[in-house]
Amino acid sequence: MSSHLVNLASPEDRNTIMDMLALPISTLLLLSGLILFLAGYLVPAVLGKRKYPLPPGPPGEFILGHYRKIPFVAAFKQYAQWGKEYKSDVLYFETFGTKWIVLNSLKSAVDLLDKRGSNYSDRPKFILFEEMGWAPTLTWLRWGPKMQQHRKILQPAFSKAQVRQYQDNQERQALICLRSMLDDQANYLGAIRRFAVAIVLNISYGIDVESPNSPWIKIADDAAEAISNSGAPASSIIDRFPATRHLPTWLPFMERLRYARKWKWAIEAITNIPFALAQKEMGEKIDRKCFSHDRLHVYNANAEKGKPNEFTMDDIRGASAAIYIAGNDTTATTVQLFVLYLMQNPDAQAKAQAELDRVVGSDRLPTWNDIPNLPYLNLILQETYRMNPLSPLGIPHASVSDDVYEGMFIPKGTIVYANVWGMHHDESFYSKPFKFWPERYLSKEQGGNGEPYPVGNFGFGRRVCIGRVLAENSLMIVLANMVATLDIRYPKGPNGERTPFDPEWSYIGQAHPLSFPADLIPRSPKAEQLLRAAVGVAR
Ligand code: HEM
Repeated sequence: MSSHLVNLASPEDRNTIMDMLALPISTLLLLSGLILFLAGYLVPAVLGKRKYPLPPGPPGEFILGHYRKIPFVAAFKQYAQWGKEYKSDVLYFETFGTKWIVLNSLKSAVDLLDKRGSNYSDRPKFILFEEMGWAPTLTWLRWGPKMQQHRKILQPAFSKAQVRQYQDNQERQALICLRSMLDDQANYLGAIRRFAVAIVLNISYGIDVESPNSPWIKIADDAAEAISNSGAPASSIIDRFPATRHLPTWLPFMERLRYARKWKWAIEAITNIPFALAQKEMGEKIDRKCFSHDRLHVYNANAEKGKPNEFTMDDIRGASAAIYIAGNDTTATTVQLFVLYLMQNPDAQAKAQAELDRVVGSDRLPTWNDIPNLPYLNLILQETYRMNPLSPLGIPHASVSDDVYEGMFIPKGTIVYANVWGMHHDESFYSKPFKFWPERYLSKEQGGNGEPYPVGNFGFGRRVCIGRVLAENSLMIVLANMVATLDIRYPKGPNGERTPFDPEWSYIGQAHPLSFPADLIPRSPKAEQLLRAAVGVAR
């Protein structure tokens, strides 16, 4: 899913929050904050309703609670640090009556989000996203019949058995991607983005991406930009303190609301334009095998028979968009991470190439049948997931009722962040957690350290990512072909030397590297020839 990171107050928000209190409107805000604080915190404590203490956490400030305490960038690192300081898997925070906990261990995430899933599968109300004009989209839907209906309708299309139908296109798009990387090295990221968009756009709307300059890629890029820079879901001041959404946007601390309204067009474009085309095609009796056409057929058939359509036009629009949006940026960023880690770790790259040579040889390219026989490549995938979970704090869940966990009280309506980054860098599970070491998952006898595969990068419990199997297939087929055909090296400097570097990273929305150059060299003339012949005339 695009942009699922949690950083709370932006610097502008934080710096201006005290100004806010000085404004005339501040009296109202102050009073509301006080009331929420009293209602949510003091009253239950004083009345003795709270038999168990809240989870520990750093002290908050009067009224503002933890609002200014959470770093805007890379909050997950601070949360992991607090976990150690307060010696607790579960941390508690509160601002303006909005409560949230952070789960720093896999055990607590599994215990709450998986095992007690019936209580922890809600989402917070994403007010900033509402302002951005989202249609009903599974990712943001609250727990309840509507969300269950969306999952019930979307999930079957992405089961292990069903995703096989997309494999031909995934393989074709992988080859197109790699050939484009060779043809236009400077824009290798464009080739990756096209790969990811082409797969989900076809599944959702039956549309083919004809060229690297396709407007469908631009639409996806604009939406990804809008989402990733809007900050973490449910973390803006209007999410924390909903009354502020009605304040004028010129107020200094309303910059995220201003941003949301400014970028609304990008969310509306990705939700509306392909869906309008699908509707038009249906009207013209152009039939495509894809999710949106399938749903429109069901809708029209019901309408003709006079049967009610519980899954409305708006629902179809939102569910179709969920596939397009949630599936493109996530997959593209993971492929970008492959390029980075293979470039930075030539030993791992050489081992993967040796595996490919052994299993596939040099007379053909890898196919789906080879994937199960490439265990080292799977270790590279796992290590990529672990090193940089795209959503370091997941997409927040929320609790439905009061609960007690290991003697700690978790109130109803608490927002729950799983600190996946913290879990994946926990030294008690992963030795040298910042080192890219795919062998760590092998047993000691095999030269590894018997460490567990990372868990949680696709989420937890009843809200776990529905596109996981599809995404893993896309990733493995492109990775296998990349390793088989290309050498990935640091670019040459002016004197022909290749100097190692680490790119800049963004931790505002998704955790991802900013664009960086790479030298992509065909492994052999034969490998290049095989790749070009396989792609044929496809552009
Ligand atoms: C590497 C690729 C991907 C990653 C890392 C990823 C990650 C995630 C994460 C962390 C969540 C939140 C789960 C939770 O709340 O516990 C999620 C939800 C979701 N993902 Fe993915 N995802 C990926 C690819 C895809 C693809 C290809 C699709 C296309 C079908 C997709 C569709 C969704 C949807 C619809 C949800 C919302 C589920 C719900 O709220 O019930 N994702 N994903």
